[in-house]
Amino acid sequence: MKIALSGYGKMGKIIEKIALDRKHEVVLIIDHNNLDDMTAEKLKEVEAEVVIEFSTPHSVLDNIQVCFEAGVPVVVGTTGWYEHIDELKEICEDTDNAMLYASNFSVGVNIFFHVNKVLAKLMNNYPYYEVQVEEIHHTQKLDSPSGTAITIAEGIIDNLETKSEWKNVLTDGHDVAGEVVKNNQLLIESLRVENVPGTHTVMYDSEVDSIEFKHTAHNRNGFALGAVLAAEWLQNKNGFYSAQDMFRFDI
Ligand SMILES: NC(=O)C1=CN([C@@H]2O[C@H](COP(=O)(O)OP(=O)(O)OC[C@H]3O[C@@H](n4cnc5c(N)ncnc54)[C@H](O)[C@@H]3O)[C@@H](O)[C@H]2O)C=CC1
Ligand SMILES: O=C(O)C1=N[C@H](C(=O)O)C[C@H](O)C1
Repeated sequence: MKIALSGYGKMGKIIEKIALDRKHEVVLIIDHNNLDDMTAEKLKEVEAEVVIEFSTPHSVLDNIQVCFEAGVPVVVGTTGWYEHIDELKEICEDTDNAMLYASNFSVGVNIFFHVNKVLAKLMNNYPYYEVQVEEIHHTQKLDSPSGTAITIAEGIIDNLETKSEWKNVLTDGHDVAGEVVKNNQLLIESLRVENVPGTHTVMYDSEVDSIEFKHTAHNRNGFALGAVLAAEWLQNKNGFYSAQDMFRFDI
């Protein structure tokens, strides 16, 4: 496949390597030094068959728009724009465009997302456990909470009767016990620590014990491989998809 990369930072560079290993061609790389090349004309000129977008929360929406203008399917990993997701779903549904967004492309996290929902449903039977989400990422991260933490929180809110919205607190490790969190709110605590690729924990705590469900990324390779697999999967499809559409959860 002829792949264009939008964003050539920590993720873009690993995605390029994996794409080349899988015998794809990288026909265009957009980064801060050549932003003028992110046009529908340029995508057509290089005959891009898919764009893989890992840039910044600030630039992602404009870049997706360019992909739509060019009619090129787009795989989006950039986080921090979640409030616009319904608009993009509508655009995809009303047009022939194809887009796949995942807050996290790793297989392990997508298994985690699925089990998280099952666990939340089960915990309706045990209301004396209080639930909380914690995410830890490197200090360059621009958004909080992480996109992955939002997906986890939505999975809990959709399945646990006591929670109807989430509240984020970005801490430097200070105790969150003093934070005002309403009973219906699910607390997402965000911590920023040097060099952490991404760690997410769901905690159910009672007076007598705690249950912790945790995913730890050891590096960024799983995210990057998942994004390339998504680009392959998206070929010849129209509409809006998530990574959950790619994976199988039947047992
Ligand atoms: N969905 C997933 O599995 C994952 C998502 N992410 C997300 O991907 C995004 C990128 O992450 P990193 O590569 O770690 O960040 P990074 O900061 O290392 O790279 C971002 C790159 O985008 C470039 N950029 C700036 N403006 C741009 C524009 N207008 N168009 C294209 N590129 C532009 C920057 O120059 C930079 O090189 C973040 O939002 C992060 O949260 C990161 C890892 C996994
Ligand atoms: O910015 C990152 O690094 C990551 N971002 C994604 C997120 O916001 O969930 C995925 C992963 O955790 C790494």
